Amino acid sequence: MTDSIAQQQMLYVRDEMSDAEIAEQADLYGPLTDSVRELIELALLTEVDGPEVRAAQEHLESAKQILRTRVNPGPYGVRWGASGQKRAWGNAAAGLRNAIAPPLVFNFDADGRAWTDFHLGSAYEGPAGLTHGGIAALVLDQALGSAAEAGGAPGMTGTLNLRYLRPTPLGALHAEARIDRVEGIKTIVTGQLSGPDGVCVEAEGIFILPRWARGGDSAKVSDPV
Ligand SMILES: CCCCCCCCCCCCCCCC(=O)SCCNC(=O)CCNC(=O)[C@H](O)C(C)(C)COP(=O)(O)OP(=O)(O)OC[C@H]1O[C@@H](n2cnc3c(N)ncnc32)[C@H](O)[C@@H]1OP(=O)(O)O
Repeated sequence: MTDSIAQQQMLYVRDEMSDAEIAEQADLYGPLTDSVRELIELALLTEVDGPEVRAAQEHLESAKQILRTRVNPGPYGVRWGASGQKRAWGNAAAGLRNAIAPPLVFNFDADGRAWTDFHLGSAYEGPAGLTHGGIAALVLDQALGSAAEAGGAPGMTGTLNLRYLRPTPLGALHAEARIDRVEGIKTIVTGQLSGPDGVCVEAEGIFILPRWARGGDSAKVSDPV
């Protein structure tokens, strides 16, 4: 096993955090993340004048100084509490503590289906007024990967094929995915990203349980929620 794979495995952690402690942390950090997300949008769109910009920046410097007094060296990794509740809070698409995540909040069913209704603001713009194609890929990768996991056949994205059918607007969007079939360690998943006028992007992905998570070592890290 290479060092980088060993390091990656160490970021899948079982800790003994209770559901109540997890809820407390979510109540504490969730609103902080929401504020930072709103700040990203405001930094992009504000039209206040120089003195106000500089004053706001000074406040931000103070906030950063408070937060950096105790910092996890990162990345956040994936953690499971005592009851098996999963926290992928650093996830770039869905992480509760990640302000660059839209965030996506998924519904699941155990047959391997995942779906989410969410909102993309101005920070996700690609072509003028439209969602960036890479962000559409991010959303679909997460939706398809989540469906594979919900169906008990998780994996890393091996292949992701996308077909952009029509421009994806910003604003209210819907993504959904379902397992098409499972072939041993490979899970084939299909999905769609839709806006108010219908399907914008179709996706098909192959999700592969990596070598290190098969067999002996997998019991430590691979139980999906
Ligand atoms: C704890 C459990 C961890 C699992 C994780 C769970 C995550 C649950 C999160 C939920 C939601 C996340 C959703 C976002 C998910 C990402 O963003 S993942 C990040 C992006 N993906 C990556 O970085 C993957 C990088 N690539 C790799 O790590 C490795 O190449 C792979 C894909 C794991 C495969 O490597 P491997 O395990 O050594 O595969 P190998 O044994 O050589 O081949 C196995 C089979 O797969 C086929 N195959 C290999 N590579 C590919 C490929 N790229 N395309 C198609 N087929 C392939 C082989 O042909 C072979 O087929 P058969 O001969 O058996 O028919």
